[in-house]
Amino acid sequence: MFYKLLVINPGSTSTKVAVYVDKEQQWVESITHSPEDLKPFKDVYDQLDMRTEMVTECYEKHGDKVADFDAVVARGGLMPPVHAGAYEVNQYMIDMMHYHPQNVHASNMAAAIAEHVAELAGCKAYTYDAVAVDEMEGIYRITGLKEIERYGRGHNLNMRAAVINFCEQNNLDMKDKNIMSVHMGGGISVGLLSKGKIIDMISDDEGPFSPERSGGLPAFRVIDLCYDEYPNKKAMMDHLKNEGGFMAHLGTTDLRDVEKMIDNGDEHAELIFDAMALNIAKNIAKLTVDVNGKIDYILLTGGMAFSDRLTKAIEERVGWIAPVKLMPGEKEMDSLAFGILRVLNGKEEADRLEGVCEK
Ligand SMILES: Nc1ncnc2c1ncn2[C@@H]1O[C@H](COP(=O)(O)OP(=O)(O)O)[C@@H](O)[C@H]1O
Ligand SMILES: CCCC(=O)OP(=O)(O)O
Repeated sequence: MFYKLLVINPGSTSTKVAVYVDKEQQWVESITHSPEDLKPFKDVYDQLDMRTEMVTECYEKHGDKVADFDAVVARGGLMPPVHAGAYEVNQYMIDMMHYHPQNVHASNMAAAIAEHVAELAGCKAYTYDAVAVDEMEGIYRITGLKEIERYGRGHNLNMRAAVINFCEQNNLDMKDKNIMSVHMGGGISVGLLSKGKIIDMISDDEGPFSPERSGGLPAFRVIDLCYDEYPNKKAMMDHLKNEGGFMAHLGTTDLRDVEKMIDNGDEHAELIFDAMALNIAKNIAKLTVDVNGKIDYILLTGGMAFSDRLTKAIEERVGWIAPVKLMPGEKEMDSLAFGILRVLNGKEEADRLEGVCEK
C-alpha cells in the first residue's frame, strides 16, 4: 500500500509545496512571494486565499489530481500549546490560528490551506511537530513574574527531526539520551530533548540573536524602546523579529555575506559574528544544567550549520560539554511527510485539539 501526500509549508516570503509517494519526494516547489505581492495585505492571515490558490495551481501544474491524495500535511503554526507529533486539522485548530494565534506567523495559514485541499480530496489534513509544541516541564516555566511564564515555542519540527534522524543513523534510542538540538536559521531555537521530549527550550525571543532576530534583550531597555520609539505593538514586534541580529548590525540576513565581509577584513562584521557564536554557545550551556550537565550530543542544524566557521566557533566553546554533530540544513518537507506516514502506517497516532473558539 502506497500513500500519496501533499505537503504545505508557508513561510514569511515563500510557500513550499511538495508531493510524496511514501518516502519518495516526487517534486518540491518554493513559490516566492515578493514584497510587492504581499504589499496589498494588511495582516499576514489576509494572504490565505492568495496562497491557497497558488498551492492548488502548483499541484495541478505538476499533473497531480486532488482525488489521488491520501493525506494533506501542513506545517503546524502557533495554535494553542500541543505535544510533539501529529494532529488532525479541525475547525477549532484553524479558527484558533486565525483569531487567537499565540503570535503572527505565516505557518498559521497552513492548516486552513491543507483543510481546503483535503476536503476536495476527500481525505484528512494533519499538522506535525507544530511551532506551538510545548512539552516544557513545570520548573522550567517559572519566571520572576507570576503573570509571565516561559513556554515551548520554536523550530520544533527541525529540532526534533534532527534528533530523530541522528538517532536513526546511529542506531540510538532517543528515549535513552539527552540531546541538545540547535536550529540555526533566520531565527534560532535551542532545545533540550530528554527521554524523547523537548523538556526545555530557548526560542527566538529569549535566546541568541540570529540573522534577523534580536534574541533576548535586557528587559528595562526594551521597556524604554516600547515607550520612547516603538509605541505601536506590531512595529515593535517587526523590529525584534525582522530587523534584529545581523540585519541590525550589518544590513544583511545572509551569513554567507557576513563571512565575505570578514574575509575582506571587516572587523566589525567579525565582532558581530563572534558575538552570535558566543550567544549560541552560552544558551546551549545554559540548558545543560537542567540535566546536571549530562548531555550526550549537541546537534547543530538549520541553514547556518553549513558554515564551517560558525560550527567551529560554537564547538570551541561547547565541545567540552558533549560531542558536537552537524545535521546541516532543514528537511522540513521530509519531516512533515515522514511524520504523517508514520501515522498512516500505524506507528504513531494523531491527536485532536478540542475547544470552542470565540471569534
Ligand atoms: N552554505 C551556507 N553557508 C553558510 N550559511 C548558509 C549556507 N546556507 C544557508 N546559510 C545561512 O542560513 C541562514 C538561513 O537558514 P535557513 O535554515 O535556510 O533559514 P530559515 O530559518 O529561514 O528556514 C541564512 O543566514 C543563510 O545565509
Ligand atoms: C520560532 C518560531 C518559528 C519561526 O519563527 O520560524 P521561522 O524562523 O522559519 O520564521
